[in-house]
Amino acid sequence: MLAVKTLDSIPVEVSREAFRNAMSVLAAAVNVVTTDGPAGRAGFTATAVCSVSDEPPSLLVCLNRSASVYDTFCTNGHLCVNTLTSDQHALSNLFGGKTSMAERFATADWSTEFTGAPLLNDALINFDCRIGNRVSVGSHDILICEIVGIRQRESGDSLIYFQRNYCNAQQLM
Ligand SMILES: NC(=O)c1ccc[n+]([C@@H]2O[C@H](COP(=O)([O-])OP(=O)(O)OC[C@H]3O[C@@H](n4cnc5c(N)ncnc54)[C@H](O)[C@@H]3O)[C@@H](O)[C@H]2O)c1
Ligand SMILES: Cc1cc2c(cc1C)N(C[C@H](O)[C@H](O)[C@H](O)COP(=O)(O)O)c1[nH]c(=O)[nH]c(=O)c1N2
Repeated sequence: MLAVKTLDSIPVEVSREAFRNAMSVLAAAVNVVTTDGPAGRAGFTATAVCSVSDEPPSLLVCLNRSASVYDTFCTNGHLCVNTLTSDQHALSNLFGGKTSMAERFATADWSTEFTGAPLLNDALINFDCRIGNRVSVGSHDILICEIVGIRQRESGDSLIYFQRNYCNAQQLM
């Protein structure tokens, strides 16, 4: 008789190091995710962003619950995903490091559209979103967001994070 191995019988042996090394080769666009509202202004760098559905237009953002910005995003209830251009790696480092919120926002120009979340004026794309559902998985919350406005530049190359370094999309081709 054929033995069927269920998932439950497979020992989980994936170390954090193996996981991160594997994830480091998934090339990803770099985004600065921002919010503003009753809980104040905040922003962080995120590569864990992806398309969910075109009806309703939605995307997801994975946010570590231990990030200093976590409560601010949950209370404000909306956010903007600002996808960076290939020359904006300094902004990625600012929003990804342990810098104050004032420092993070000081070096770029911002505007607002529908939700009040800050739109980065020089971004490749701005996705203005309402946060719908939040799903907790391990250390992160998956923020499932309904897109209420899109502003997109006509041209420009996107900043890519690959093997723990920045490059641009043209270099990958
Ligand atoms: N999804 C995330 O939360 C995420 C993604 C990228 C980088 N970072 C953070 O940025 C810093 C530098 O990262 P790095 O790429 O130079 O090296 P790294 O070895 O920490 O990460 C390698 C890859 O693993 C994934 N990753 C890292 N931390 C994660 C986490 N806590 N949860 C889920 N996936 C994670 C990402 O895809 C990342 O590119 C670290 O502090 C890292 O935690 C976090
Ligand atoms: C390239 C890159 C990509 C990501 C990150 C960092 C960097 C450099 N960080 C980490 C996140 O930006 C960082 O934890 C916060 O900005 C730190 O905030 P506090 O210091 O807690 O305010 C991050 N965090 C997260 O919750 N989800 C994500 O997708 C990513 N992606």
